[in-house]
Amino acid sequence: MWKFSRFVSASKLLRSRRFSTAIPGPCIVHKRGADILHDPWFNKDTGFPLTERDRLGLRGLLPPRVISFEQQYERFMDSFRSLEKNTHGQPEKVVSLAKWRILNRLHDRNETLYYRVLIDNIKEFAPIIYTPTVGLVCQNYSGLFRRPRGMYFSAKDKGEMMSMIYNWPAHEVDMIVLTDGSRILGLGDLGVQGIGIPIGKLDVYVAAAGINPQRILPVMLDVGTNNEKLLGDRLYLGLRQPRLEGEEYLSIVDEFMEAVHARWPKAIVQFEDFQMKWAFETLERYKKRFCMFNDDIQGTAGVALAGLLGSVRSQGRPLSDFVNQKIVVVGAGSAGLGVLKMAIQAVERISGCSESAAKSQFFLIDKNGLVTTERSNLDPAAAPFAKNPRDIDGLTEGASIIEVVKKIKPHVLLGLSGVGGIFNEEVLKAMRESVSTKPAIFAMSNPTLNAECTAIDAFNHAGEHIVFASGSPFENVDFGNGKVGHVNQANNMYLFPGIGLGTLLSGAHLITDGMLQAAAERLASYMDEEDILKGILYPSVNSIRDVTAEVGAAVLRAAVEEDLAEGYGEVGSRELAHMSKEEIVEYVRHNMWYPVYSPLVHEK
Ligand SMILES: NC(=O)c1ccc[n+]([C@@H]2O[C@H](COP(=O)([O-])OP(=O)(O)OC[C@H]3O[C@@H](n4cnc5c(N)ncnc54)[C@H](O)[C@@H]3O)[C@@H](O)[C@H]2O)c1
Ligand SMILES: O=C(O)C[C@H](O)C(=O)O
Ligand SMILES: [Mg+2]
Repeated sequence: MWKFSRFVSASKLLRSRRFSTAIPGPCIVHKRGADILHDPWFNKDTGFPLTERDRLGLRGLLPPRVISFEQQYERFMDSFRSLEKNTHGQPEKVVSLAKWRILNRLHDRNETLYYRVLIDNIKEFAPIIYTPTVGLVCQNYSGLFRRPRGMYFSAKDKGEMMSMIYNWPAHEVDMIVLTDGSRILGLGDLGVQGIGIPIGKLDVYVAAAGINPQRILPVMLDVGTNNEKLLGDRLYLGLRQPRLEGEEYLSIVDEFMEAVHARWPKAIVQFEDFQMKWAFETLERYKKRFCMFNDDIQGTAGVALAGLLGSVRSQGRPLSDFVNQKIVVVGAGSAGLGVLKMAIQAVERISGCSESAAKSQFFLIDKNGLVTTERSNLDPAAAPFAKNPRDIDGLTEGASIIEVVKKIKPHVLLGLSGVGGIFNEEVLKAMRESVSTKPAIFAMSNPTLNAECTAIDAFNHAGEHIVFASGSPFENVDFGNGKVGHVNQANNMYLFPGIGLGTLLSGAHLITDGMLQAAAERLASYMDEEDILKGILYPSVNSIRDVTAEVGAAVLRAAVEEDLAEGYGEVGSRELAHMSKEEIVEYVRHNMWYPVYSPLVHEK
């Protein structure tokens, strides 16, 4: 009896939410007049209806004509298209930064319109506000800086963070993306300029997961930089000191995490672009204390695993064949090691074999070549994946990529090295000898110039039959014979929004391996057989909201199964536990924020 009434109340809730997206509910503002026009959360520019202008003291502060949301949207897109025309033929860098600037100006002025154009044109705009242009923006941040966005905590703020966190104007925060700028994409240490990454990731959260932009917070933890060029740059905006190390460093991160937890105990913190040693150490330190995850280790692992499983299916083979795939991973950093760990666990689950048997098909290469147990000062993080020289068929410690590929003839060559072009012509040609009918090449490093190879080179040298994926977007490759080589984007953007949203709606206070695994499995099963056989392993970026709803639902379900779901808002743990699989997907979907102008109601 009780169960039934709970179930009904959950579906009622879903229905009421569906209505609420059709007629936007009012939005309470505590300001009036010009202050509203200068607040991008509430500003509607010329879109304020006359009655609202009266109510909010805006009459006379705007030209008299009221322009509809649709007209504003068209006007922006017209400006964007003319900018494209006017910059035609100019260097790519100039064009990309010009496009970023026009979008950024809109972001600073009117968030509702900004997120609507972003959602509707996500495939076109993601490469501007996210990877790869975001890398260029970070490199030029101090020169591009006009207005702050997010929060900046520096080593000089030690002892002050608990009070500083209250300087953030929003009462509620759901999602935080945090970086210390120490490994920005494949571009290295960019110090305070790395703030562009949390901003870009959170834009993807809003666009893909429908996290309310009033509840997001990008954060830069500035503990100095070891980038000599930045330290010598008079316009550099960060602390001009070498990076803190050891306990001094950790005490800053601890203080930040405690301050966040004190003000918003349920906020999720995504660690992003930390150099490897701190990426691993902070994950171990906080994963059982705070609701957090490391996207480069855990998000990337899930996306890569989905791609690896897809590459098995693309050969027309059953998933159980994953255990026989020979996989060479180039890059033993936070991303590469995260991928190896998750992929090996998947082999164990699929085949029921032991960990050491599961590892036998994986080969790890770093900047010193093939990683074996013979290496002197072997990195402890890479040690579990080091090969015993007896098991590598005559290969030796430090063997090069070409030596390994020629000897092993792998099914998959996966790069997370940050080094552009290391899958050179010789390496790619060697992949023609792969034992797979559809060899897979994953050039996952970002941004574009750091990709291990380009799409054109991969198809040209390794053959038209390969499966190709890259971290940054490339155009599909036209073979000129009526056929096209499909380019997949293997980027953690397919997972992190769903991990965040599913965790948020579950109300879990931790993010477990089970929740992350559920996310990866849902992404892996998203594509149908027909597409997979054509080499399409990941959905189009245009479907990112749908993918995120499915991934989010899988994460939420896993949290329920692990008894971690405490509920969110009016929906408690019991309602969640009694929702069907389909209802959970619906529930997640209908909790996604969508940009529309809500009536503003002033309250003192
Ligand atoms: N596509 C995605 O979703 C995604 C996700 C995370 C990271 N990445 C990208 O992966 C790259 C690496 O990230 P990370 O966090 O692991 O970095 P990291 O600095 O922790 O690790 C880099 C690794 O590459 C190795 N390496 C360097 N030069 C090499 C060479 N010449 N040959 C072979 N190995 C070499 C290093 O030894 C190190 O093990 C970056 O470009 C990052 O942008 C992509
Ligand atoms: O930011 C990205 O595009 C993916 C990933 O998090 C990276 O660090 O490269
Ligand atoms: Mg990253």
